[in-house]
Amino acid sequence: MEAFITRKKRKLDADPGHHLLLNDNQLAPGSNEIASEADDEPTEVKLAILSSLHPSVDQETLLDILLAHDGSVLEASAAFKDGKPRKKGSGVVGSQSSLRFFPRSGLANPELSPKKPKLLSKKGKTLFLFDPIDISEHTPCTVLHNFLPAEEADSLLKELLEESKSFEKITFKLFDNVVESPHTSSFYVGSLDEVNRQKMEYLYSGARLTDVRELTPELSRVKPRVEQAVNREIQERIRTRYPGGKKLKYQPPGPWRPNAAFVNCYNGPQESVGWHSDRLTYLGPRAVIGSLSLGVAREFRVRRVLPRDGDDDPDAQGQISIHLPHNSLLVMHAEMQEEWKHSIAPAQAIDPHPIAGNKRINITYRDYRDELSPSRTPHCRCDLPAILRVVQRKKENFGRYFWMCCGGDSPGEAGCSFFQWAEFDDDGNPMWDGAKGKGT
Ligand SMILES: O=C(O)CCC(=O)C(=O)O
Ligand SMILES: [Fe+2]
Repeated sequence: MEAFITRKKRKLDADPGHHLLLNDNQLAPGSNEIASEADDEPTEVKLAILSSLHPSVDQETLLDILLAHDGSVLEASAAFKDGKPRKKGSGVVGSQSSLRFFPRSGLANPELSPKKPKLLSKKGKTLFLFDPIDISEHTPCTVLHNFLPAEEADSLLKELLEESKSFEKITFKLFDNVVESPHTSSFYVGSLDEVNRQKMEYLYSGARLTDVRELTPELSRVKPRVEQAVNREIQERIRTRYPGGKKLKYQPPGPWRPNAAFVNCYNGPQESVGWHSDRLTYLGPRAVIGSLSLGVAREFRVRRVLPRDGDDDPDAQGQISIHLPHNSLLVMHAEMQEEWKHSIAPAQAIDPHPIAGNKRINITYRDYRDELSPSRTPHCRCDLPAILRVVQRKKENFGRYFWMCCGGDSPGEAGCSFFQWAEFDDDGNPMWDGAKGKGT
């Protein structure tokens, strides 16, 4: 338990789905360890770190060099020291023929285990996947192309392009600077009551959301289609890929019911979202997310989280890029948030979309669980609702869930040292222990 308290990280944004985590000691300049730890961080944090190490180099060059070294701060920084930073060439979108004829890799093995999985791609290499069969074989995702009837996809896109005119970038404090999230977003829920509850009760990275809206007519119209497809894909995944054809431990057995949607807008090739897993606090363990992409095609990257200690080699990680064209539905399955990280990589070039121009709209439909609403979950000593996390890096207690204070998430706040193991039954229902949880 102590390990988590002393390794507590400072979170830097108020972006609901995302983690911008930085160790408190991360900016001591000149240390390779700092740079290599930073390889887990979102692009904007990596840039801030590189910038602090190489203050005379402009941001655009830093980004270019970072991309050329596949996001490794350590390698990018070392290249500066060597005086040979590699610039990325044109043609950032890779190509990959079908993997179907390659042997199975075991990448999508959903059993939560600290064992080092076999990976298809090595660090520094990205495997580009386009084929839905390859994607479900090698990642914890399923992709359905041409998901909606074409006119429905276009009307949803048009509606959300209009909405996105008033989306804002989330700002967060990075040391003494105010940094902006690298895309704009808004959050949609089912009713005005829900809007108010979200604004008053729910905390994201220790902060309240100010921009919460009611689901628009098109978002509501599409929701049952997404619900039906995601539930079908969950069952298919269980039947064909999970051990014994059974749902995972902690995965809820009932149907997935989306009741909220985050909408992101990426305006131009440089807008992105850094590596993160989505917070489980309100979704619970083994959460499934339905993610619909519209407009410009972009790369959705996934990377398995490997335990760090022991003799594991963190450099063994590879990343996989999933091509997400207009009107594709990506299902992030139950093994995704605990065991993998995902990002939207900045692109060097994009193909403009006839309706959206340079913009990509992404909607993540989510199932917010009543039993995990902030009035029912443990509160820390600061009297704030605690956040739910899972042990991802340590072999000891690997895969265990815990509640901790969100105070350290807010810039300038230290937070308290609250820590409590989170207990769930096999179906993912919280098991409150006496007064610790409020849902008994
Ligand atoms: O834009 C995407 O496809 C992913 C967005 C995402 O990861 C999030 O909102 O948490
Ligand atoms: Fe996400």
